[in-house]
Amino acid sequence: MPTIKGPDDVKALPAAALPLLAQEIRDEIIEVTSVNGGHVGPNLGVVELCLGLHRVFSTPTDQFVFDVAHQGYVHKLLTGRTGEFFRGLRKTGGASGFLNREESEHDSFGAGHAGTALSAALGMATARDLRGTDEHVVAVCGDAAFTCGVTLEALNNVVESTKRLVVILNDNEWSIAKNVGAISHYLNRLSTNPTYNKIHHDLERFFTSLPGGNDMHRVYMKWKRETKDFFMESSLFEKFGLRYLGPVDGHDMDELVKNLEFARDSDTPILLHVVTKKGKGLAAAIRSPEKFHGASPYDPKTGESRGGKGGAPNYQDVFGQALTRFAKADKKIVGITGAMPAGTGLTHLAEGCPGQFFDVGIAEEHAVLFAAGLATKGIRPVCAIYSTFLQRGYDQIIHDVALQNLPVTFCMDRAGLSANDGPTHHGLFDISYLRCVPGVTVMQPKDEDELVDMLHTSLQLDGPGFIRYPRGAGEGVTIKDEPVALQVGKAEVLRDGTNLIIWALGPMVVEAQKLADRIAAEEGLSVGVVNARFAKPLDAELLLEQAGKVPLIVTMEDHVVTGGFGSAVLETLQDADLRTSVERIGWPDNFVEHGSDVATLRAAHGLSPDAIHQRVMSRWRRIASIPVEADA
Ligand SMILES: Cc1ncc(C[n+]2csc(CCOP(=O)(O)OP(=O)(O)O)c2C)c(N)n1
Ligand SMILES: CC(=O)[C@@H](O)[C@H](O)COP(=O)(O)O
Ligand SMILES: [Mg+2]
Repeated sequence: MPTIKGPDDVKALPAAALPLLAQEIRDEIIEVTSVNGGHVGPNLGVVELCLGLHRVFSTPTDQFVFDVAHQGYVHKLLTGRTGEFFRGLRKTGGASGFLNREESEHDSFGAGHAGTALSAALGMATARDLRGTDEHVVAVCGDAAFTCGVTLEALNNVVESTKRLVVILNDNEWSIAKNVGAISHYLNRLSTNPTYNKIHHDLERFFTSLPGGNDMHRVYMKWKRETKDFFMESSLFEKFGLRYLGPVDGHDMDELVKNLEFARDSDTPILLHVVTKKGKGLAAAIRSPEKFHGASPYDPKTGESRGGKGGAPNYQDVFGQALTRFAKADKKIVGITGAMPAGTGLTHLAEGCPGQFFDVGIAEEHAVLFAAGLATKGIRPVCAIYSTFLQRGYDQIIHDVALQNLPVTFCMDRAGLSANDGPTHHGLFDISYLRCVPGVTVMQPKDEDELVDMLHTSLQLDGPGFIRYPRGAGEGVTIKDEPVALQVGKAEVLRDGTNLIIWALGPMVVEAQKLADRIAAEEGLSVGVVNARFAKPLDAELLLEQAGKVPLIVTMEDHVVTGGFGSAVLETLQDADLRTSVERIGWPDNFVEHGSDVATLRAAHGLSPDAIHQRVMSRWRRIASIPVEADA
């Protein structure tokens, strides 16, 4: 990797040196992601684009806003984040996998969720206009970002908010899977219609080359606006009032720089349509864009994943296979994803029951509403949306699903930590944001067999059901041939105890049993363990019965403690005037950074097995020293 200290070095390079730099950047990205994993395909596709951006614009004065920002590695390398920091990509202490305002002054806006760039960039451009400064603001949006409603909301607002905004449409025809929907088909037509672009482009350049430069350009644009329908259909973006430029080959440095300079100097909002190849420079990534969108560590020569095969099945696959089995038996069952068929496991349904599979694009709000509409007609929709991305559909959950008590099942994968992706992707808030919604059922299985039971149970509910489960492998238990319908609101007593009882949710049940064993062995205490199963409705009857017999209840959840499962326990005891002490084990009230793995992050936040043991015993000693008040 050449010694690029910052964007000025990029500008100082002769144009002839750029192809070599592009290759060195690709080599570095491949080397680091082959070991750390990461968004290798998206980043290999934007090497020339980012070089062009840094040749034409000057961050941090000029500002780039990347949509999702998963394709920000090149920008990081060109803004001084190289060496060990970059080689620690997505690991504890290393560079984040997304842009982050705290990581660099060249990162003007953080992201991780799709569809935010255009709105944020428009806000920044408008702020510039209000303050009377003249820096450039550039939004870099992928083609799938335009399947996001919020992007279209921003597009609608551009021309009424600012005179100067550069929008780069990085069109590689891919979301994580193949991009979907009418906009995707439209962009495909647009990027493959050379005639429109050639005539339009040449005429515009001809007028602009005449004496009087920009004035002549305005003449051309006025003429074009008045005659546009006669000569050529204006693009969707021009209908929204932006100038449209392109499509441009996103790997041709000269072409890119010329068009970026043209866009930079435009005195009206302009969209530059850039066509790129996702994964360019890595044969395996070009062959398998979906797999290399967000890759686990891999052999760059073969593309084979480095991670060992075998072990317990991933929750996403257990879910996908079970749903497919249920859907084959009941045609009313359908699965819905927001552009993440593989990550949610819905590829199993797409293959097994294609007519019952829907990928609505990066449009979680629509996915939830779409499911609500389906449910009013007797369909049993299952929305498979990561916990963090379901935050996008929160109003639809309350206003459209719960208020009408519609039987929609939500399968929230990545509930808990997405260690390498970090705070934008950790699923740590769903119990809090759902518990306050009347009439919903919120549950978490202790293992993959119980996940199937919960999916089966939710599909029998008369109202909304939410099932949360973590990223990655289950516990390696046997999955029953036939699922059982669980009694809603009923917990499972795994072991009795007379000194303290641990109520655990999901994968914390295994941790709870280990903790109980350790306390029994080291402290001689009698520790019970309950698999809570339901965060709502809580098994209040069992809880109150147990709390009346022991001085301490410990709750364990892979979720923030604020408003989480432990809070539900506290509220239940308080409402019954019970003074049983509660120690709530869960994530503290702050955002959790990205890290190498779950155990490292848990240790960094006081959630290692030792730390939990100490916390519980400290509470036990405090309450055990309190003289038991004689009953009043
Ligand atoms: C709200 C939201 N939903 C889903 C995702 C998962 N996701 C991350 S990147 C991506 C596809 C982005 O496609 P595009 O914008 O075309 O960029 P590309 O990866 O092709 O460069 C998706 C669906 C997300 N980050 N945010
Ligand atoms: C950028 C983005 O949001 C997705 O690519 C996400 O990183 C996928 O996460 P998983 O790897 O957990 O499916
Ligand atoms: Mg794309």
